[in-house]
Amino acid sequence: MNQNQPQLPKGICVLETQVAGHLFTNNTAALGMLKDETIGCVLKPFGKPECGARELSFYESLQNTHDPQLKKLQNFIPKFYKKIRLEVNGKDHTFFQLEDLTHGMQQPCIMDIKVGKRTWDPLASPHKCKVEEEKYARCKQVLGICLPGFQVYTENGYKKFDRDYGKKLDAEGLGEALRLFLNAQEMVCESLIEELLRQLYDIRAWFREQKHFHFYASSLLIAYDYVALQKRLQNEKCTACQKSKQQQQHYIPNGNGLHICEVVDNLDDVDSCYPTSPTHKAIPSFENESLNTCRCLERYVKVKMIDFAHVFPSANNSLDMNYLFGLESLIAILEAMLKR
Ligand SMILES: Nc1ncnc2c1ncn2[C@@H]1O[C@H](COP(=O)(O)OP(=O)(O)OP(=O)(O)O)[C@@H](O)[C@H]1O
Ligand SMILES: O=P(O)(O)O[C@@H]1[C@H](O)[C@H](O)[C@@H](OP(=O)(O)O)[C@H](OP(=O)(O)O)[C@H]1O
Repeated sequence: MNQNQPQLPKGICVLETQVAGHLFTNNTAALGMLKDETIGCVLKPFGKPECGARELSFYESLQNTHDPQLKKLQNFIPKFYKKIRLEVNGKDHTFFQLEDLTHGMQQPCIMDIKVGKRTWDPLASPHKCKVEEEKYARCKQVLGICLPGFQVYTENGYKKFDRDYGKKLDAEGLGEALRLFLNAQEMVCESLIEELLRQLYDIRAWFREQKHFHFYASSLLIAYDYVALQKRLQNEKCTACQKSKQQQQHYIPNGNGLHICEVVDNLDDVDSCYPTSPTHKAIPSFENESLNTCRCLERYVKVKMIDFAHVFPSANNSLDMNYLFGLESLIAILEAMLKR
């Protein structure tokens, strides 16, 4: 048996698109992420008992909630279906069955961004605090985010970068990694970045209000489909966007000769869009105005929060400033890309 290819039940395979986190290794006791091909979901091992229990309690606390703020959070995380037992390498293990955030993507570009300067929880030992503080320090201490891994498809093919790459990055290096990940080294794909920002603004708005939880060592998973994006950008007509009675859509060339779909409230606005609204100028109003980008982008551009093994109730009813700081940095880097 190849030790990295564990013995798995029929229909279950290793999640080849896993970019970070615990992996299957030569040690048969180590478990990584799996995929259930029959129903298109991913399976996350429970991990250390206390981590699994916390993550389960987090997901369960959201499942039956009537709290409007917690209901909102459901939009920012993968769907949790149930916990299941699976036999791996001849032993029974517990897994979370979760929505596959890359489902339907032909060439998924995936980045795991760990959020927060502080990546240890209130119960961490002094040793764990020290180890965590020293990891990814040049990047994490400045930006409050770090990069445990990503994969990207480019015109030159597929590339994967692991935690060892991420640990060498400083703040500037993280910006370069993001540009590589977004295929934005020469030409910035504005509609992709705008859609990421739109989703990040929603998450930020939630964090600016919520005092339920503090998220330690949690990540933002960014995923987009390289194939769909190429098609989308080359296609002058976005067939997924149908004209509605209230709103009319127009395809407006952006600075790259690509086309993005903008939604405007009435046809009279279109002329004024041409000379005065290159897409990046629309950015500052994203949060407050209803719909600047085409909603169909959501299907192949996703930003979701993952990894809740170290989520704790907010001890003193305070905002999660640790998470917010990292989130603001990520948003600032993406906004700066549009202004270049
Ligand atoms: N819902 C999901 N859909 C698709 N891929 C996912 C999903 N959840 C996790 N992944 C993949 O698995 C990786 C690890 O996920 P996660 O961070 O939850 O695991 P972990 O082992 O707890 O990580 P860590 O070692 O940072 O604690 C992610 O980087 C991503 O590649
Ligand atoms: O960034 P890296 O180098 O991948 O480091 C891992 C990362 O901090 C994980 O969050 C952590 O798992 P926990 O969240 O479960 O603590 C794991 O600890 P572990 O090796 O003790 O599992 C670390 O090794």
